[in-house]
Amino acid sequence: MTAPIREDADHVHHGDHVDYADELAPQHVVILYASETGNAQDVAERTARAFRAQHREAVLLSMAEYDIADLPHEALLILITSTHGRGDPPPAMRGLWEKMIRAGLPGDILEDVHYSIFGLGDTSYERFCYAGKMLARRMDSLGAHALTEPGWGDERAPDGLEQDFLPWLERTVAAFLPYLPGPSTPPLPNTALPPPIYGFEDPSDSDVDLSRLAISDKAAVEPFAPEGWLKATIRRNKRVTKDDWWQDVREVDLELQGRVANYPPGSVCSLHPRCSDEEVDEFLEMNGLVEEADKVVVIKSNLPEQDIPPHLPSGPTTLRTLLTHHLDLRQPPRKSMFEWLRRLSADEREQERLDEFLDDPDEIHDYASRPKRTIVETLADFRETKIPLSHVLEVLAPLRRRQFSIASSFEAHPGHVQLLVAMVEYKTNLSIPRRGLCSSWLQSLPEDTTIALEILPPTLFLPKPDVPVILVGPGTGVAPMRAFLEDRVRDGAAKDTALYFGCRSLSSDYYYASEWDEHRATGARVRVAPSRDRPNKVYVQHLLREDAALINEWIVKRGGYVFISGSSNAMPREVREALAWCISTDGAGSLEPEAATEYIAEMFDSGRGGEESW
Ligand SMILES: Cc1cc2nc3c(=O)[nH]c(=O)nc-3n(C[C@H](O)[C@H](O)[C@H](O)COP(=O)(O)O)c2cc1C
Repeated sequence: MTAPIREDADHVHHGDHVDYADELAPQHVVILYASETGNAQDVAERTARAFRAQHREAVLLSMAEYDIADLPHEALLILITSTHGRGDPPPAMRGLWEKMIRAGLPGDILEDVHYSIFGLGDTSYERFCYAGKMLARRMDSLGAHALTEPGWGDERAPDGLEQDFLPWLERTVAAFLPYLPGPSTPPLPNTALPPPIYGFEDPSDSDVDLSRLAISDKAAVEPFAPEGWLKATIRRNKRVTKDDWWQDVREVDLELQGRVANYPPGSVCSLHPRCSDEEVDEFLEMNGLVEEADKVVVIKSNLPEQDIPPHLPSGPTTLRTLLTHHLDLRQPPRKSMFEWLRRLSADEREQERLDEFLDDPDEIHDYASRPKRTIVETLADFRETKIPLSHVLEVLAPLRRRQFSIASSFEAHPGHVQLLVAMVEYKTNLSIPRRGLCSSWLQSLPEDTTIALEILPPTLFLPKPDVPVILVGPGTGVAPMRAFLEDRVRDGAAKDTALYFGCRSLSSDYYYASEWDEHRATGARVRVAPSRDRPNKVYVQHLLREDAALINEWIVKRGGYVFISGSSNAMPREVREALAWCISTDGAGSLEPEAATEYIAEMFDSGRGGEESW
């Protein structure tokens, strides 16, 4: 049995009795991350760089790629995860987490594991860093040893995530270093360019299957499709908000190609957007990479312990393909990007300006995050600084897939996937109108184009037809609710289904307007709160309160379900408050207000309530 490493690492090298480092003999630290929008991945990469700068080996892996069978053997482990949903782990952590919480695991199964954890979250959410905290608790209950205090990064902190990340990184590196073999050479300063982790090989020198080279020709006629994805033809891509309305919201109808299996309501559609050709060309020119753009290459790892990350292709590719389909040129530069530019810059004036950014998170916020400045725009301000081919793959963040709730029931629209997509458009203080990467890509797609998509399983599940269901979906949150309602109507459960939909005005953003009357005719209760059409603003939660008797009967007496979906931070909380009011003695129920609040909370915890927010 391995003795736990103690916090005071001094004795490790000088102790007369137990040399824990010898007992552990780890070759490297393993860093596992779970990230949804890229922040945890960025933090994990910075952590790996900090160890590599100390000439230590670090293995960086997404939790989604990790084999749990290895976990008990990780002598030195770093865990980094964000929190999403209502305190849920990001999807990349779910597989690992489900296996970790299996009953019957011995309480000492992780006794050889020494770990440090950093959670990313936001204190404006009720369950701050909950996924990270649950993970830490489970590690402890399985016998793992925390080598240092955990770090909980809060986006709302004055210095954002940095505030807790930097001290956590410092203490983690200090706690882990004594156990990792490495040369006594001084660490690489943060301003020095580290040797590249990944390189490009001529495919004829590598052992990849050369017949796969044909991909570069195929790419011209076929859509880019990650492995295992379905193909679909766009049958409709139509703006449904009024032309003079501030937001472009689209109904997108995708016809699946080939034989496709039924998907349940509440399923989610993943799309893989692409960077525009203009932006890619600009990037290539600015960095003097035009000549390299179309050479066929294979990516290799220069570090034996580090695999190529899953967002990069394993077969032959080109730099242009990588910049178009795999790397994100639109993501506003994070601190790590400024660190890279500082390492790459040879110009004193630019170095000074970059140092200002690195010293003050507010400067980065004002310059990059708030105005959503793109990488190409940033490089235009640092003309002397170029990103060389050798480091492109490390400097640029992965291009993320985007997920949309499917708005259609497969039963009602066989072979089709319908989406309701709000285009992300910003008015920034740079006075340049700006669109999100996925939005500009979607807006550019004419009907009859073929694209790739993946259908992911739901997180909310309808009960049997005789159990009442209350659906609450203001704005584009109505998308999954339309799918649920369509399914319930087809199952003959219309009379026990109510939908509460909210929009700003019946004349501007009243989605699926022509359908609601048809559903009402089948017996479904469909109520709409157009918040700006009346002098007194009315929201979905007001309609719920008006229907207190029905809500009380359906929830308390008949054991009904409630699903909430929408894009606001406050809305789900206010809806839950309204539900609690309805079933309390203040509304139409018999529970004391406090007990009613507890009842609703318990309902959501036990799966009779569900929430999808973004
Ligand atoms: C839809 C959504 C739900 C979230 N829910 C929580 C939460 O319940 N608790 C929390 O601490 N942070 C929550 N967050 C904040 C994220 O954890 C935070 O933005 C983090 O930096 C994201 O890291 P990632 O990009 O690696 O996923 C939420 C963020 C979003 C977008």
